[in-house]
Amino acid sequence: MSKSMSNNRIVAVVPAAGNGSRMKCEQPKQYMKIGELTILEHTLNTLISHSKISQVIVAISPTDSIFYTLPVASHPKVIAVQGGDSRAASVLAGLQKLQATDWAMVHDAARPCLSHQDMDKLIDTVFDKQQGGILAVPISDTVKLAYADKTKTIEHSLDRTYLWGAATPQLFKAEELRSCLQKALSEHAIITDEASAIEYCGGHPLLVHGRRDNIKITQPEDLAIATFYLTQQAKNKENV
Ligand SMILES: Nc1ccn([C@@H]2O[C@H](COP(=O)(O)OP(=O)(O)OP(=O)(O)O)[C@@H](O)[C@H]2O)c(=O)n1
Ligand SMILES: C[C@](O)(CO)[C@H](O)COP(=O)(O)O
Repeated sequence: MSKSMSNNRIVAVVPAAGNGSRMKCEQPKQYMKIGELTILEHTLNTLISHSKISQVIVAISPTDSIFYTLPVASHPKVIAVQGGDSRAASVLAGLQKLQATDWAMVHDAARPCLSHQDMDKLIDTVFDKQQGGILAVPISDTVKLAYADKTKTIEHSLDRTYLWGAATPQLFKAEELRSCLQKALSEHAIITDEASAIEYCGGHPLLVHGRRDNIKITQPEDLAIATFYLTQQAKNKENV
């Protein structure tokens, strides 16, 4: 199919059904506040306000009592679905709402510092090459491989030249992603991001160099860093 004939409708899928156990707080971490808004609202607002995103599908937990109290839940672009018992299952639940020819842009609820600049870079690269891809950052630390015996000793250091840390969004043809996720889950493969599912089926997604401020809020100390980045981003927007 020529590029002009292909469907370029992009739907965002946001897994937001986790417990945030590593954050060690009372409510799921996506409902912790940064300023006036919850982490999930920061994330959804960035996706909703991007002109190329036609819909945002949010996978929420069956026990979630907060989502529908948020103003963003009634935004015309937003649809909620019931998430699953793993991130991959939640993404798969969201993908059921997409048309086969859509592009699915999967983005963690827990990454509220995403910028339109990074979204544009991912979309432009993937559409230009007509090949799925992910935002990622080259690893900057020295990387050690530990022995598998839990003694916490180093076997050797890895050459980091070709090592990248995967981030989100990750952008794939909806049907390809759906079938790879389904296969990987049914065969109990370890799938921690969408690219892993595509790789499991033999694909080689593109790596798109993203910004380092697009962090995933995972541990308690990440909240202060995300607060700083969001404050800086708001100041930069004011100065434009
Ligand atoms: N069953 C699950 C598990 C996770 N997620 C989502 O996947 C994203 C990335 O996962 P992670 O940061 O690991 O979140 P949690 O699973 O909530 O955290 P933890 O592993 O610390 O419990 C989060 O936005 C989370 O809400 C999901 O939709 N469904
Ligand atoms: C998808 C992801 O954010 C890429 O870094 C990550 O794999 C999610 O990891 P987790 O195992 O759900 O914390």
